[in-house]
Amino acid sequence: MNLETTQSQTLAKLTQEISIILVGTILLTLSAKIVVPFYPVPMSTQTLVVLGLGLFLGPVRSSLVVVTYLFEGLLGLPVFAGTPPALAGPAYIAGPTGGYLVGFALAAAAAGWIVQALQGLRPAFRASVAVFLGSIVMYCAGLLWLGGFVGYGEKLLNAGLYPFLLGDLTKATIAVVLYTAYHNRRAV
Ligand SMILES: O=C(O)CCCC[C@@H]1SC[C@@H]2NC(=O)N[C@@H]21
Repeated sequence: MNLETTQSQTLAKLTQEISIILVGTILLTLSAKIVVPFYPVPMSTQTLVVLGLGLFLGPVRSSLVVVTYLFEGLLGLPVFAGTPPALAGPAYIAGPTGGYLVGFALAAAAAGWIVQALQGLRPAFRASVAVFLGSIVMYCAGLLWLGGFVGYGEKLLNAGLYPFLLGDLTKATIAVVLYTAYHNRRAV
């Protein structure tokens, strides 16, 4: 293999990786726009995409997608659930939902790592454990930060956890079903 072939293969691989990351951020942005504007924490479909990214892309690529997404928001692009009406930028990320946003990166990484670490077990089982633990990681980050705004205790759970449990369970189940269907199809 000559130098030119190696260089063009590296370039093709890099282009593919960048495309995957950009498509991931577009999906995440779209999922932020399917939103019910609760205050201070909106209901959205972001967790479906975050967990799906973790399952399908693994820990490194999925967390890179989320970090790129956060960077887009930091630059002022309206990629978040509350933008508009709020303005994206550092102040938005430092706001009430900032913990969930950072938690998205941790959840994607955790779900991706767990689903890979359980390789060899049934896809449905691996994915279920991964989305469950990934969601816990995301909620820990989200609630810890949100508590700084609404206070800790019952008020925090009413604002940041209880209204979302059923919806997030449904979204996590969809991510598991998609992952399982994909793997079962590949196994045929
Ligand atoms: O401002 C953002 O873009 C992030 C919104 C975070 C919403 C959280 S994620 C977990 C929980 N489930 C939801 O549907 N909404 C909250």
